[in-house]
Amino acid sequence: MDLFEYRDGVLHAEGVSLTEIAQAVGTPTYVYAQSAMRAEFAAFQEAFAGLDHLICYAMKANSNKAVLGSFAAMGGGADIVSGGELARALAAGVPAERIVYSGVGKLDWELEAALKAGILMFNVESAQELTVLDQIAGRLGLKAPVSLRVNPDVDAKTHPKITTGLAKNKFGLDMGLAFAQYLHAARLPNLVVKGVSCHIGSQLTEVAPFVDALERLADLVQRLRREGLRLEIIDLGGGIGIRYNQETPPTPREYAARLRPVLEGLGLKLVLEPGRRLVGEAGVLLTRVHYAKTTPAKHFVVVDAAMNDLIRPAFYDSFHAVRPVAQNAGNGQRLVADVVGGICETGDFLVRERDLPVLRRGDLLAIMSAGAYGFAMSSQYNSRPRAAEVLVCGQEWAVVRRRESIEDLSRGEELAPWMI
Ligand SMILES: Cc1ncc(COP(=O)(O)O)c(C=O)c1O
Ligand SMILES: N[C@@H](CCCC[NH3+])C(=O)O
Repeated sequence: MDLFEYRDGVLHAEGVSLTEIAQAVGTPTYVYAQSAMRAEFAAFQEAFAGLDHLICYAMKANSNKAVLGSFAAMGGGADIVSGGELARALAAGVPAERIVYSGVGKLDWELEAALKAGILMFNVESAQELTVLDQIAGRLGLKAPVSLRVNPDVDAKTHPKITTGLAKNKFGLDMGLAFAQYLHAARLPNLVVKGVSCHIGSQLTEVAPFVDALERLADLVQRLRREGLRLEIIDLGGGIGIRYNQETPPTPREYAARLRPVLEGLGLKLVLEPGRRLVGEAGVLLTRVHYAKTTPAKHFVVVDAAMNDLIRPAFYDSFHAVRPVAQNAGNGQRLVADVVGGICETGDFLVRERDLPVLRRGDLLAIMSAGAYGFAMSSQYNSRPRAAEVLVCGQEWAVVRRRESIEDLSRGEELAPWMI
């Protein structure tokens, strides 16, 4: 069954009509299908069954608490990258001992909060971070569980803006330097060396770069063991891609099958940090056509969503499929058009030069595969309130984040008399 399919001529998310949601909540609105997210999570668990493993959802992809809570209830943990994410993960019911903390720029207060919470592991990304973490842990009378995020220098063959495992990227510790840093970390009094980690990039559609990275990490683990270090965890990060257009990313089962032979020989607990894969295809951005506009050069469909709601096309030139909510939109007539928002930027587009039904004011569109890095990367640019978020489960649905109001736009701002 298609996740989003037409019933009686109307696009549905699971058992719920998108027209019904748009009428009740307005647009633009993100709609997430919970069963699809759960099914993806379960696919990872099944693929790695029999191996000691923990799926730490990379919550940067979609940090709605209802989404986080859904994975936590299935035994999932979280990969966090900030103190804000730590707070949200804990509030959504993710146990601290299932949280790993990545990122090149962890601030002192963030390290302190995560230490006090008792997270599973800090994926440390620089020599200086080791020193700072050791000092903070010492001051608090705590021991910090660490892995070093190494940069295995493999080509993830993905968009240049989302590759992270190349030597020239800012992420992780150089593979050649990591060995010495491990020996140094093992001597620091307030650190406990727990594991090794990496994350090579996002939206990968091949397994080979993951296998490459795993083999390099496995080699490092063996060398460290010979030095007497007792490692318990190997964290391979996230990065498995989804289908936006014609891509054929590996399934969790195919991914697991290729990694298993190396993992089984290592005897370590496996941590994975999938983000996009768990939520991306399960979400759409629901938007309404506001104007249809034709210039001498082009046709434009101006909708009520814009780059502040979904920045991926503007930022990465990324492709999102678009489907009319009414199956018979355009009554068979088609034309090639750009779907754009109302923001004052030429780069404000959702879809470019796409063959579409002829769309009219009031028509509803679903921008597909928008569950990951959609709302999470949204902003209030042009003073536009952020969209609502809705979670669907079977025939049920609920608003899991209300649309921002005009008042929300000015919250926290202060004007003193001398300013005006
Ligand atoms: C450290 C880390 N882990 C996990 C992820 C999740 O990546 P993805 O959404 O591609 O699975 C990212 C983002 O690329 C990341 O930086
Ligand atoms: N935000 C990106 C991917 C970056 C992943 C985070 N490290 C996207 O929309 O595809």
